[in-house]
Amino acid sequence: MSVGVEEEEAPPLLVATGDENIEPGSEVNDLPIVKVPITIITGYLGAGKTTLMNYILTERHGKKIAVILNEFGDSVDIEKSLTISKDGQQVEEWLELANGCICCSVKDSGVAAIESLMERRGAFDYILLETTGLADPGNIAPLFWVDEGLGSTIYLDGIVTLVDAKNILKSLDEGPPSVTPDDHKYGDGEHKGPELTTAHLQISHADVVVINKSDLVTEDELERVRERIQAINGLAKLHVTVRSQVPQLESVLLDLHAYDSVGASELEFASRGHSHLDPTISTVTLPIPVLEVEKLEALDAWLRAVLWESTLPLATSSETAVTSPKFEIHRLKGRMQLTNGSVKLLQGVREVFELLDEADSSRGAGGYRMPVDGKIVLIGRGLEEEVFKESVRSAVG
Ligand SMILES: Nc1nc2c(ncn2[C@@H]2O[C@H](COP(=O)(O)OP(=O)(O)OP(=O)(O)O)[C@@H](O)[C@H]2O)c(=O)[nH]1
Ligand SMILES: [Zn+2]
Repeated sequence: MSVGVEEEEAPPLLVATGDENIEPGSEVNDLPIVKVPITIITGYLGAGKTTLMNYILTERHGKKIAVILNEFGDSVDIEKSLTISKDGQQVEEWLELANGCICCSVKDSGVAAIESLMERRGAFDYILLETTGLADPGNIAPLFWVDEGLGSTIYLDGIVTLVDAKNILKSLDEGPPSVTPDDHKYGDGEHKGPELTTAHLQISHADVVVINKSDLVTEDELERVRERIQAINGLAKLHVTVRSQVPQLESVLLDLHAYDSVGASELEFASRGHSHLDPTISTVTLPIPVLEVEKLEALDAWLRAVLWESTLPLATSSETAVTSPKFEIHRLKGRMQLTNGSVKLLQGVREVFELLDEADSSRGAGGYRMPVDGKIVLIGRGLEEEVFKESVRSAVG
């Protein structure tokens, strides 16, 4: 079967009527709304992505998983092939995308193509998108995330990055430099200093990093790899594997909800690494005081200035926004405690961010929580921690 995407994309189907918080599986106007999670699997050439896919597809997990391979280049014959697996049985399908390049051409039609496929084949329980070894996940993630609330049947569950324990340090130190033609802010030669490599981009955007091929390195080498990755991305959970055999697949790789939940403990540990181990990308944590509700406006304005305009507002320097030495932010998460007892969550990839209410913030012991200071964790390039801290303090303090 071939899924054509040449037709004009139909406008998004709006199914929500009045109720913004539709639970997966609930029904509105007799339309079943089942949001299917999509996990993006990225990783450098030869890191073990295909090995991981095969492992996932042969494990018994009771899920009907659609795997979309976005390989192009020398493996032309299998490019754009799509595999459906149920209980180990695999059926090859073909998903024809306009030009095979998921990071640019799939922008709209990719989501539409997947949705149309689901309509014809019945919904999958899960979608895995394996990107080419050179893909920049920061270009792909927003495509599946920003559709939220528009009636999309897909939601981004998380990004998993595989690294080759034996080669990753070399890839980080020696490139090749990332190529992101669509967005020159991320990865072109504008920055002085150490090169931003594709390996950096894949790690900085990851929710989980699988350090594979651990059989090929010593304990010491493994420890250095671990420290380096943690310094780049303090939010990512790390797992060490041989042949991509991730234990407890379901809790470790799938159903992460990495884009709709923000746990207090994940932020707590985000900056535990040595933040200067990598010269290019680092993770910084900004403390945020318990906020009055009215301050959320100011926080939102600060985020817009930082993420959309790449400026760091500083009230202390005569009310003018400081165009800070070039920085770029790849990923951010935060939890803000409000004086009224509720909690605001912050999620972001590149320019896209969202401030949302924590679903269960009224729960807890007797509906009351000890007010604890909030935190924003940023992962990116050229992040001078003290300058960022001062800027956000001046905005919301
Ligand atoms: N020694 C060792 N070899 C591994 C391990 N995992 C995978 N391999 C081998 O490494 C090679 C590359 O693995 P793949 O799974 O094809 O890697 P990939 O990321 O899909 O590669 P591309 O599709 O080329 O980007 C294969 O020959 C695998 O058998 C591991 O843990 N240890
Ligand atoms: Zn592209």
